[in-house]
Amino acid sequence: MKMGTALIYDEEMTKYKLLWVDPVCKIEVPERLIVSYEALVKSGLADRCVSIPVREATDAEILLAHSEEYLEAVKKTPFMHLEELMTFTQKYGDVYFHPNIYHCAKLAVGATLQLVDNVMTGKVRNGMALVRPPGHHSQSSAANGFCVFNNVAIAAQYAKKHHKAKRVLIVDWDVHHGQGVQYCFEDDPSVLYFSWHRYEHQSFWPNLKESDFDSVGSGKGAGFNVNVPWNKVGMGNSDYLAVFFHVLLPVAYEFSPDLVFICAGFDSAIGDPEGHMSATPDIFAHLTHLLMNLADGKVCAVLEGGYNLTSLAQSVCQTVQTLLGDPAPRPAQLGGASAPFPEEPSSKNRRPAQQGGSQGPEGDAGGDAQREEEKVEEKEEEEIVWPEPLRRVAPSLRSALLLPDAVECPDGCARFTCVRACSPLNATVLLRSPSPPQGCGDTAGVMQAVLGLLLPLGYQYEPGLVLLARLPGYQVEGGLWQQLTCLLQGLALGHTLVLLQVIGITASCLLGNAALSLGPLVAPGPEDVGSFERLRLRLQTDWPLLQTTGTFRD
Ligand SMILES: CC(O)(O)NCCCCNCCCN
Ligand SMILES: [Zn+2]
Repeated sequence: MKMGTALIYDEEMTKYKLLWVDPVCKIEVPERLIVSYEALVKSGLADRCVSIPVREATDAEILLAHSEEYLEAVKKTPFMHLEELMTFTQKYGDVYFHPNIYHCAKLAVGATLQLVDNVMTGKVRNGMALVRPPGHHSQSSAANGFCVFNNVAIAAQYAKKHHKAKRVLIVDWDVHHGQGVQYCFEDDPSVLYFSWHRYEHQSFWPNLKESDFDSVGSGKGAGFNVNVPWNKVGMGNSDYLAVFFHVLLPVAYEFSPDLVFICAGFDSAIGDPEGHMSATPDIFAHLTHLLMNLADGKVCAVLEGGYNLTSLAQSVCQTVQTLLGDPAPRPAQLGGASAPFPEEPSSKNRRPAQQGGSQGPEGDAGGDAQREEEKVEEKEEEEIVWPEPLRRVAPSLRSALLLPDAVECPDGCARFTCVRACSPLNATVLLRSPSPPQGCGDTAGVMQAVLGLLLPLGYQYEPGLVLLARLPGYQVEGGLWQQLTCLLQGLALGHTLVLLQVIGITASCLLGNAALSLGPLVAPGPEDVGSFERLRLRLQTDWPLLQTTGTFRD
């Protein structure tokens, strides 16, 4: 099984910055990359990664998602003096240019393509590209939202073209809607784009109607675009997990991608001046972990936003440490999902125009009113503090087995006589039992129960130990068993005790390898759906993380 996590970073991408006064763009600073990389070095995580050099993207690669005229225009910026750069910048929204930004934008794309090459050819299992300028807002012929070239959109097209990827999943956990990615794959069923984002009934930037949840893609791409707009700030860890369990993961498992990109923006973390959310940095360990059993573990995380240098650095470390396979930390502050899912398309109940301040036309919240509000928000900023994520110590021995003498020990595992002796991360007790009768609930039905019931319950319950028993009478087929064994290691700091009669495929998971992909899933049977829904409705009062919508009725 492939191991190894790539880290792709080059300090050249810190060598551009805002050269004039612009309150909107001043948060996008070189220090974002510096503090992230330094935190990875200081924590020892950088040394555990495979360091891959960046390269410049070629014109042909950039043209996978951009027009020739746009590329030709950007090519002129290195030779512009200040006034020309400012005039050129005025053509676009919420972005700035610099004589060196074209060079850095080519490196950001090139870094992402290097990551794709190494993951798709199996040199590493997964990885992270620490890049700037970010990419997910840039469009075919436009820079936007601090983005010049759309790193992830180009990389998805590249993976399809050069690595024969059939289905690519893009998970955008940045707090802004990556409209550039949505536009690029609007009618493309081979790329599934998922994004949550601060929306506040279209009053938050980029103020687009098409960022609402009723934009689902068009033509053959209908159903392959999933928007989850946050209509208020302060969303927390439970909200993020609930959306993963009840929206993203069922869709992702049904889609069964052969490559996963994360538009890893960390402005969705607590303390960020843009996001104003409450989720703590450790949540990104769980979000990453929950994606790592898709696509046989082929996950490419690419930095997008993140403007609070403290929470950014912590969130980057949480993400990389999980890509490395370390057990996820105990999930913090899990109440219930604080907001029922979006009620109606926001055009029906858009927030009334700002009270006081300039009464810009309804919905145009980019006016002074918003700047007024931002000043208030910034003032609050300093007061937000949160606990530093706990150190996540990976025990030297990951997996130990208690086996009958006659059974050989799979390589990579240690045979032990008593768990206490070596306190491994997880332990397996081999049961001798007749092989159980065949037949089991269909894969989709079991996965739905795992994602929609077992995992939310498990995260809420916060067990100290996970006991996995593969006992006679219910034969779970191999791929499903592996998914279960891998996914449940996100709980109890990874302490998993497995009682089973089949060792090989389980040992592979307990050693930290990704579960085999299940392949595209069909819809779960109606009887499974019915019994699952009745069980969930009954349990959700005691287990808030099971809540999906308040008054959902089929
Ligand atoms: C990569 C990214 O998604 O983080 N770019 C964010 C761009 C924000 C533009 N300004 C918003 C002004 C309203 N607060
Ligand atoms: Zn963002």
